[in-house]
Amino acid sequence: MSSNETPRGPVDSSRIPRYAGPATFARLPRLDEVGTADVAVVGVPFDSGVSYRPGARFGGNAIREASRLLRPYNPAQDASPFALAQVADGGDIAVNPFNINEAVETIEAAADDLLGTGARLMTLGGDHTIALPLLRSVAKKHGPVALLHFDAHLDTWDTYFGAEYTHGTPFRRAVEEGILDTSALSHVGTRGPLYGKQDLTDDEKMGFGIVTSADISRRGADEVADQLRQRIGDRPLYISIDIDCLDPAHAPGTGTPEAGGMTSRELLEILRGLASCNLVSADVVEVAPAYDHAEITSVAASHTAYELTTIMSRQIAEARAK
Ligand SMILES: N=C(N)NCCCC(=O)O
Ligand SMILES: [Zn+2]
Ligand SMILES: [Zn+2]
Repeated sequence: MSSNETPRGPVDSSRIPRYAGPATFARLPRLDEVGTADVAVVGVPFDSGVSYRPGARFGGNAIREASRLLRPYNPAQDASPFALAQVADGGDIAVNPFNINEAVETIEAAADDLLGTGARLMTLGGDHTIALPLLRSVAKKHGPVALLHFDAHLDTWDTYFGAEYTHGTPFRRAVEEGILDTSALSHVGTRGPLYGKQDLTDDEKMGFGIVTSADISRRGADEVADQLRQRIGDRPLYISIDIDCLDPAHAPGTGTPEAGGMTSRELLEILRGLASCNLVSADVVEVAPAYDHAEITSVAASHTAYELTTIMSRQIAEARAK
């Protein structure tokens, strides 16, 4: 059962300064303080699946720190997300950094527990490897899900150094496992050099459509969101956001940056255009604070997670009102 209690909401910033006290996401209560939540924000400090710069294991806490400045009313979606639903910070899923297979199992089991309480998940990564166990868990509950994947990269490659579970391979594994609804899969923000043209052929065969970062600048966020919304329809939707979908100017703090990306404004606008979709869970991954400057990346990631939690909270409130 989801929480039926009045949402606790964030600490009041007019009484306790934002920079005081421990950093939960948006200064929300901890999950153990409220019992159950409609939306559980959880960190997954795991980056043993990266192919280049490490450091995303520190991403979740950097996003929490940057989220101190979020305010309770979201004018872009005309909603107070933390009053509409109980949103709480479930802390981190503690995973083994030395054993990727074990880490993937631990994440899936922890996600099963949280989804089993009736909560939707807003996960803060971590590298992109973590999307696979999260999708497995979501698919157990909802069946194969539609996927919107915001990323510079395809992440549908096969293996790296023979390893199946890496941050470049989660979505190929997910397609192989039949946990994605292959009639509604899209990459958004794709760009940059590939290993070969075959990467695109393979990706298309798996069922993915691609909206490149250049498409977004040519067509605009609204048109792109309309097109994605039509493709998704009312299917259960999982949104996975690799922060490197943003241009390195908007997200320098990440492990595999690629020039020519979308702006943070475009990302937020596309998400707002998806507000009517049935968003069952989401992740924001690949924030590597050691390469960040002035919290540019973690602020962008915190606002991204804020839009996603707003979408979920509004849907929870609407479903309750019916
Ligand atoms: N998922 C992220 N961020 N990057 C994947 C890049 C894989 C590669 O090195 O080719
Ligand atoms: Zn990426
Ligand atoms: Zn990725």
